[in-house]
Amino acid sequence: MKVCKFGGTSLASAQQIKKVANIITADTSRRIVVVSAPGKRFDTDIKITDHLISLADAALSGNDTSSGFRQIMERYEEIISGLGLESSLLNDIEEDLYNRLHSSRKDAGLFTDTLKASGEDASAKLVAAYLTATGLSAQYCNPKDAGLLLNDPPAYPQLLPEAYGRLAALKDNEAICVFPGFFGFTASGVLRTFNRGGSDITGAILAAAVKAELYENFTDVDSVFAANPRVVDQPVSISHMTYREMRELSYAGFAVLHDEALMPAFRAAVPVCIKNTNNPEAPGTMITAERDFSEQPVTGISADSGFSTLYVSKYLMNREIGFGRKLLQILEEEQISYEHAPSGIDDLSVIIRSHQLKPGQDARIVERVKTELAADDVHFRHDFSMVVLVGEGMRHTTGLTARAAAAIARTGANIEMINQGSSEVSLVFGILKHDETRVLRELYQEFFAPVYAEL
Ligand SMILES: Nc1ncnc2c1ncn2[C@@H]1O[C@H](COP(=O)(O)OP(=O)(O)O)[C@@H](O)[C@H]1O
Ligand SMILES: N[C@@H](CC(=O)OP(=O)(O)O)C(=O)O
Repeated sequence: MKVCKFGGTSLASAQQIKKVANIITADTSRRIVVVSAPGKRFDTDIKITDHLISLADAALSGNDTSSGFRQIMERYEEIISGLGLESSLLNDIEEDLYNRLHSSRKDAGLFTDTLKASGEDASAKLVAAYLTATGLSAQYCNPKDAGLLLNDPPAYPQLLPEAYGRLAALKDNEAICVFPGFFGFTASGVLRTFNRGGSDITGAILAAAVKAELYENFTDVDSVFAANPRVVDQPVSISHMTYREMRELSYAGFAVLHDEALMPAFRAAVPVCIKNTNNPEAPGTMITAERDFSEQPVTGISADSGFSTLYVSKYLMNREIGFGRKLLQILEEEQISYEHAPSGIDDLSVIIRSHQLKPGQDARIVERVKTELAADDVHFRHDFSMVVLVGEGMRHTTGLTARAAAAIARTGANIEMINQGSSEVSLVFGILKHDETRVLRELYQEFFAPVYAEL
């Protein structure tokens, strides 16, 4: 049995949904189909999920919601008529959206989640109806009935491990199960979404639960490339990589697969294949626990912006027992998680995702660290990017950091931070955001241009 997930671009229009149906029809082992909300039809288009977030924002701030509501319904109307489906389905979707919009707004986050999730829910109903219309036996599956149980807010949304047992029953479904991605329910029945791109996680969870032979993740590119194709011109394809490599790359910018989608597949030893809905014959990228040794030490290079650094200096910091704990405790109390924490004898930098900082919070944290820890120098710096080189072969290769540092130096960018050795498969460079594109292209040239030369 295979679990297939189709991303927003694969469901953006009636024409795309027809391709999805052909893919499912072509292989009878594709029994569980996880869908995202309709995504972008063209570069400047707006995803249904973004429309839904705007609609929730408008409702919460007491603004007009009618035009946002209409725009969303127009997308569904176009899809339903393009697929020749009954208009009663459109009425059901409209009624459902209306009810969600008029549900309790007491908890703004949960209200927004309820609206956001409607995109995936409507998509699953549409796809199930279309598959049925083409003669397949297919059924919409409700995550609540199926038992996709999540932890309670405000903790970061995660599956409760006991959910796997109930979800395993999906493999006994007679009909093809069309399952909305991106959301689940707490034990008390409250709807919660994963964070953006989270339908990939749903797909991985179901694949693990039913112990699928393969988790196919259909998107709009033939494979995972060694660098973001929007930044590097025609990067080389990766035919095979490990879960660890993909996790590190998707953590920092490879938007093609959510980084949290790797662990469920890894734990259940389900191979993952990234494939293209627009070119399903292409072999795609296989992701497994091991891969054959290759001459190429670096598998991929990713880059992501939106980082801030909290720099703390205190003479004899290395002798002060508990300094690091106290610093991290301040961040914990401020509800901030951290990504890296490189340190020296008297200095420590804590790198965080900037979006977590509320207005004025950085100044408050600086003040707290200064007074509570009697630090000599404390300041925040913003607008950093992390560039990450990833490859299973890296730890066996000498001189790699020197090559990467020399390539970065050629761009004129300054290396603000290096994190090497914490992970066996990655090497992280902190640089200023405005250097990111140049650095990524130069690193790509350094490690992948010889591949072109050999072709
Ligand atoms: N290294 C990479 N390899 C392939 N695609 C990448 C990479 N980095 C970023 N992407 C982008 O990821 C996109 C696919 O992810 P996404 O937009 O989330 O698709 P979907 O709608 O199918 O979920 C591609 O169109 C591509 O632009
Ligand atoms: N629709 C949600 C969840 C998702 O996974 O979408 P996509 O598969 O289009 O990345 C989002 O936009 O975040």
